[in-house]
Amino acid sequence: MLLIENLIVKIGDQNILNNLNLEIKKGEIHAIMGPNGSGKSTLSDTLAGKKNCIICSGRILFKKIDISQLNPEERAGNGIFIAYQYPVEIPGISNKRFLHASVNAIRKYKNKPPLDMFNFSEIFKKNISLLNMPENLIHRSLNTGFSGGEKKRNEILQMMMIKPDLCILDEIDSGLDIDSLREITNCINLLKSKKRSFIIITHYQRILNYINPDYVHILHKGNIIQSGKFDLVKQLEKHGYGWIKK
Ligand SMILES: Nc1ncnc2c1ncn2[C@@H]1O[C@H](COP(=O)(O)OP(=O)(O)OP(=O)(O)O)[C@@H](O)[C@H]1O
Repeated sequence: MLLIENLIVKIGDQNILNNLNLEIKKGEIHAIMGPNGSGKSTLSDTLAGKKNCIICSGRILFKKIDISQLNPEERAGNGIFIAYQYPVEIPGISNKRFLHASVNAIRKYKNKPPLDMFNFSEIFKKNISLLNMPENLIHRSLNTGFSGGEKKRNEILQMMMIKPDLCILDEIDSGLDIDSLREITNCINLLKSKKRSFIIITHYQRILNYINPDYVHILHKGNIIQSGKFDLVKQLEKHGYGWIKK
């Protein structure tokens, strides 16, 4: 599904990702952990196609196609979804209308007919109920004035509506209360499938207890310095990053 080879990415004049290699097969769930500033969000921004992440060398193959030159909309159309650490607020655009437009933009990219508001609303209602999302958030402007946890829930709602092939969740657990984390991870687990892959960026074991990743990677100074199974998370919780950086 995703193959990253020898990726070097710059922001400004500084190398942030340094010769990064990662392979994610269909249906796999990979967790990426690492100290603050190690490059985790830069990796998700690079996959999203953010302009300030300049690819100096290496390649990113998604479904065997090099996506390095594709713009963010084309990448989303191809099936990449990012739940951002800091979702943007857009005053004046209703949350529901924004989602309707996003879903139809992706359907258009896949040569599928648009969903009319009636059919969209049917799926929307089902997902809102699964997420236990308060009704008032749906009609408000996109993320505007939402609490941190509400924004995260809204990112998951988008993911449930779009049903992407590769879901990248950047610190989706930060700022969530205990019940919200359980509800959100239940919904993430409902989306697990043999055809869909996940990258879960996190600092904490708790979310991974619910999601149970297949692989765990540690990013340090823009490079994956260790990969393993769930045991690696337990070691990190116990000992921090000091032992691994040496
Ligand atoms: N726009 C920018 N201009 C300059 N440096 C940047 C910019 N964006 C990111 N960086 C730097 O890139 C490095 C990696 O940042 P990044 O946000 O990817 O780290 P992270 O691993 O996600 O950190 P955290 O765990 O704190 O969220 C940091 O040193 C950061 O200061």
